[in-house]
Amino acid sequence: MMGTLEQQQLRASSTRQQTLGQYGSFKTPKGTAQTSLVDTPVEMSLGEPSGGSTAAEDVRPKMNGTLDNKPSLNIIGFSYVVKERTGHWWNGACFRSRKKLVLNNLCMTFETGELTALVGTSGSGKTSLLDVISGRSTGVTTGVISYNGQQCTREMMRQKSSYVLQADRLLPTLTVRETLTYMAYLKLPGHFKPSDIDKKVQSVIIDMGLIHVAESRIGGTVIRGVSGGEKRRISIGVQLLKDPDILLLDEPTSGLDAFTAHHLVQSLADLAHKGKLVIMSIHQPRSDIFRLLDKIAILTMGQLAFLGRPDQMVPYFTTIGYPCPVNQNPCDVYIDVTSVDRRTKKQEQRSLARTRDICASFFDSDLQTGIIKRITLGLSQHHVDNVEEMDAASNDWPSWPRVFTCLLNRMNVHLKRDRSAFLARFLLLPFFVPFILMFLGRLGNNQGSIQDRLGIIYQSIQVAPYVGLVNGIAFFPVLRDLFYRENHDGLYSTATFVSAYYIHCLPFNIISGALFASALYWVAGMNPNIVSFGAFVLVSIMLQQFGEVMTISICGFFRNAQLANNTTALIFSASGLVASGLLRTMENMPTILQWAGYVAIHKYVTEIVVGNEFSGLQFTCDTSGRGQQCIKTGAEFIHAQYPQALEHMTRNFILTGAYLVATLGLAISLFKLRGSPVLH
Ligand SMILES: Nc1ncnc2c1ncn2[C@@H]1O[C@H](COP(=O)(O)OP(=O)(O)OP(=O)(O)O)[C@@H](O)[C@H]1O
Repeated sequence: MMGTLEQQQLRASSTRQQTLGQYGSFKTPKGTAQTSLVDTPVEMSLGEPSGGSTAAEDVRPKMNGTLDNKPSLNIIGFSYVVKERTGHWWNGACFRSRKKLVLNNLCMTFETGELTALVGTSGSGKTSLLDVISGRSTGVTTGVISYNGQQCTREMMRQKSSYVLQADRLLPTLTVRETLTYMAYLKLPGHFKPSDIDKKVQSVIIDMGLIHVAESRIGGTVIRGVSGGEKRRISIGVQLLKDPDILLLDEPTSGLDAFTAHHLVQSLADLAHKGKLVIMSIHQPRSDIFRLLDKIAILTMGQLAFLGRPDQMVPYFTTIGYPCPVNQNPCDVYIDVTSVDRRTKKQEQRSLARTRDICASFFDSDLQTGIIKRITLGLSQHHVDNVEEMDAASNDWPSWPRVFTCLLNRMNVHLKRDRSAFLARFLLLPFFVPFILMFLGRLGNNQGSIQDRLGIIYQSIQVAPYVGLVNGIAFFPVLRDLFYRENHDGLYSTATFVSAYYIHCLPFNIISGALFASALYWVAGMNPNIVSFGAFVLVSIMLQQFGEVMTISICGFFRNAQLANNTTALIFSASGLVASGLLRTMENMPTILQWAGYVAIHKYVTEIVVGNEFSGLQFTCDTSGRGQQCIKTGAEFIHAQYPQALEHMTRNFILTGAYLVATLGLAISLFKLRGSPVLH
């Protein structure tokens, strides 16, 4: 048996050497035998792919089942190394990392018209392979990935491929049709008219078998919507809108029952046979799914243990000494054979040695040689210079106004559908009015009312940004997650998303700020001057908008919503305490806090509100016998406490407006600074 295997390996090696000579040298897995994937040097040099090989003709009959002369995706000598943080953060994990070889010297080819499944145990590198193909890798890569003879770039893959992530990221409030329609507006070229978009959406709904749920809400954890399998179909449908040449799917069947999983994979096989290149990762395909596959790749420890047609699997593994027991699913058997058993040291060593041998055998096999010949042939046949086509394709995006309007509409519909959230947006701030009034009552004109007025002012300038914070934390994170995903797909920029959110929340903040200010102002009996009232309304609106935009800025920096919440609350409290001068006069504060007060919005809004509230008021003197100084007019109070409030009124309004613009800039900058995480 071994003699035969060795002869085969020798024959395969010499054939491959001839073919690979054109690309460079590969190191065999046997040569780099290792007990762990950590810190393994990647030894490889790549030359320019050149012309075809006559040997490739031998391969064609072996690879039948593929569509000849169709574009193929080739992975040549590809390795992927990531930095893995070690230890806990308190031990400096942020600064200490080690290299981890996630994909090791892969050489694979995928053909248009085929459905390929990547299988292997958990951690074998399936998702990482899809990540690098789609241009989402976060580590260092070596080797070449080419499509249709051209080396793949991020922009090219963005144009040519679509990636269905493991988790469905959909807005639960939208219907299936709305979800697909908004995505179509974001993805399809600007020349698509609304009627074209409707047609496209309808055809995807039909193709994905979603017609019976087209008008149903997607639903989430609280409100029940479409089923898990239907959600997966929607996610796939979203990616099919732009008619990608390559469709990548990470665990599309995870969490689905056997029947739904079978139907889903059947749909993917149909898509592939209609002329798409489909690659999916899957944990343990059942035998009915196994039969639907055109090709199967088994990965283990980032290396290739097998790549070929399903009917080649059993004969191949039998020749290397692993026959498939009768009545067993070959896929289950060979995934088990290529798994590393880490239960005990002995079992780990034994299984590691076995998997290394299997990978080395595949590297030396006729199958691998055939793949390399196929790649060589593909490169020579499809090496077309379609740069112009790519340039044209890169302009194939919708216009900015269309994207902006679509995002705005989607945010509004999402919010409107959630009745309690929608009402809360209008009423949360006005709800504070009864509580403030319960404590402070109706204002009079005696000396005590001066303190009460200051109390109302303090409450209003603190509560408005706080409600902005609460709204931001409630509505923003789900939209942010969607943004991270869509931004990675290149659908729109950070500035577009943040500006759309800014405009989306503005009308709500205008209405609820005006309701709050009007109710509080007239019921509490504040200064009955109409200009003062207008200024109070304006300040309440601006503060609520400031609070919400500041919150989303912090959410751009801290991905943890709880942390963002606490940080923003701290900023607002500190700003109100230090800069308003309502709890402690500025002169009595340490110099550093006095300076800090100048950068806080509360300094300027307090001056506006105090100036407006006290100007023109008369107070009665009823403090005789208590030794307090009597303040007879509002002007006297302003002069004593906020001497420049009236003089700086216009300047303070301009500065408050500038804060609103600056927070928008801050939000965009913090999002850009932090970048979008790669979601899975
Ligand atoms: N950015 C990264 N940082 C650290 N480790 C990583 C990174 N990317 C991948 N890995 C590691 O590489 C290995 C392969 O991960 P990958 O997610 O590709 O496996 P998988 O086969 O898709 O597993 P599963 O089936 O469980 O999803 C894992 O051990 C993983 O921890």
